[in-house]
Amino acid sequence: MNRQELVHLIRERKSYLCIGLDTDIHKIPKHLLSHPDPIFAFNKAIIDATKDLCVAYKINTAFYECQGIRGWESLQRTVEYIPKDIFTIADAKRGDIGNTSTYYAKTFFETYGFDSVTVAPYMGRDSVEPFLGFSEKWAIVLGLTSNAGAQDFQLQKTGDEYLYEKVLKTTAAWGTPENMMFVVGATQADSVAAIRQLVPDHFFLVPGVGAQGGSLQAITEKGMNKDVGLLVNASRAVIYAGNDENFAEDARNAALQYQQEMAGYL
Ligand SMILES: O=C(O)c1cc(=O)[nH]c(=O)n1[C@@H]1O[C@H](COP(=O)(O)O)[C@@H](O)[C@H]1O
Repeated sequence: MNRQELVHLIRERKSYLCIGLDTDIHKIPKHLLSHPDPIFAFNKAIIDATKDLCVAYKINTAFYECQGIRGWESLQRTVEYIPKDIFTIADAKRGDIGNTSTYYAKTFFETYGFDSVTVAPYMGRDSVEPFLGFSEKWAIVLGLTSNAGAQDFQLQKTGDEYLYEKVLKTTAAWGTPENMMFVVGATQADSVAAIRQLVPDHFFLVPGVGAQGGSLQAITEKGMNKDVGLLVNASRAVIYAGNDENFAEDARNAALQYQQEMAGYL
């Protein structure tokens, strides 16, 4: 999906909600466990219940990879089930020497057909560039993450600037706002205005609202640009809003609350 289509979708749906399919076999309702593919059965119900409220689904591959071959099958069924007009994110946080990154990119963009993949930029330019050479596909580069460990490296100063600022500025020059986004944690709202100044045009993938306590209002006020420029992710707060036979309806209600708040900001 290209940027124009994404922006159009956000405006049309009055939503910049990304739902995280962090589907944990230990957390899904028990009645699904007799299904031949419980993880897909859960995701299918969540997608059916929320697909008109969100503009993106983020599949965190860890929850699938840990199940071995069956997990990859659940992932494939899920990504194929997501309607084609919705943006898809493989949250795999990849990045390696160039030829290896090329195969990571092929895995997620070609084999599984995702629109985007999250990328860890620590290994530098040749580890990120292979993700940028695919038409209408995106690298979502870790900028300032939502977790406490962001303090350990990202929020350390190198000279006059924080390491994450150097990473953002340097990485932005390798791609364009048409093929690169940045991860900016919702728990980092104090830094978002400064990040928006550094990279005014790029989309931000913003995880950390809901279970991690980030504020949708704060991130929106500080991070929105003329094309909205935000995909705000909620995983646990939506998909585990309920835990019984009505789980999909509960997920819809949780997603609807986010969507309605977003509509008010658009
Ligand atoms: O890249 C990510 O998506 C990500 C980056 C980050 O800084 N923090 C973060 O929580 N995430 C992911 O976003 C999701 C957050 O899940 P919830 O806290 O349940 O909404 C998980 O899949 C995390 O792996």
